[in-house]
Amino acid sequence: MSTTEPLPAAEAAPPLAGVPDVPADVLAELRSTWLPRPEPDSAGRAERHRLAEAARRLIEAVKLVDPEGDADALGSVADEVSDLAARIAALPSVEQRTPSFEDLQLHERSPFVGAANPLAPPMELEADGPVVRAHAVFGAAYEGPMGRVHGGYVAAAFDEVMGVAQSGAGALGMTAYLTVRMKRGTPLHQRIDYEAEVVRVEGRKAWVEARSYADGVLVADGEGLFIRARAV
Ligand SMILES: CCCCCCCC(=O)SCCNC(=O)CCNC(=O)[C@H](O)C(C)(C)COP(=O)(O)OP(=O)(O)OC[C@H]1O[C@@H](n2cnc3c(N)ncnc32)[C@H](O)[C@@H]1OP(=O)(O)O
Repeated sequence: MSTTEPLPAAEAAPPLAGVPDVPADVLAELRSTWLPRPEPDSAGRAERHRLAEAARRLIEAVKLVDPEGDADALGSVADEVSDLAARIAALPSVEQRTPSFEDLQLHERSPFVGAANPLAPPMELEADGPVVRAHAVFGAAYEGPMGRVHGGYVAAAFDEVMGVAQSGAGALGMTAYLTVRMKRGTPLHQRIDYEAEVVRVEGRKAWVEARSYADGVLVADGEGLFIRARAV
């Protein structure tokens, strides 16, 4: 399914109380920490992204390797990976300098969309007006019940997508609560589509609703409250 095609409608259309008509340039500015993900701004950052991608494959391979296989081979790769981790840790760390603007962006560091974060599937984001769409494929490392994504990751993915969608309130806040109804298991190893948008705004509070789909079938939906900081 292309993310440019509308997903099936929610069962009940929510009232859009107080939701402002946020200009496209304001939405784009608010979302710019997440998307679009730019080309790396240096050779070092490009290599860091390549390292993160290799680490994702490493995590998947470690999760799946058979303990009943060759114990000596496992011990040997455990030593090598341990040495490699020590080599990487000995390289200069971003925490040893003042972070650049680019270092701070969520498209760089987020555990869901961050190109430099090996924990990120990574999720891909698209935004079209107030509606935010996303998709991700969760590998074996995210498994809870057999063949399905762990519920904590199901909810965390909603937080990320809703976090971007709260831009539809014209400002960004922090998640105050998040409720996710898991209607079916979220399958591993296949594309999961998300959509989210603001449905209500009152002062500093914005309520966001979101849904996720596997192969066009609703697997979870939820709502969250985002509260922006008091003006100082
Ligand atoms: C770059 C942007 C990144 C955005 C990422 C968004 C996704 C995220 O993952 S954010 C990280 C996870 N969330 C957090 O860490 C948030 C932790 N909590 C906090 O920081 C604060 O409690 C915060 C900001 C949510 C609210 O604090 P504060 O502004 O002081 O709230 P406060 O003034 O007490 O209350 C304001 C209103 O919200 C209500 N409220 C506050 N917290 C909650 C809550 N958890 N649930 C329901 N209502 C709440 C209050 O009752 C009050 O309502 P009313 O105005 O009607 O009386």
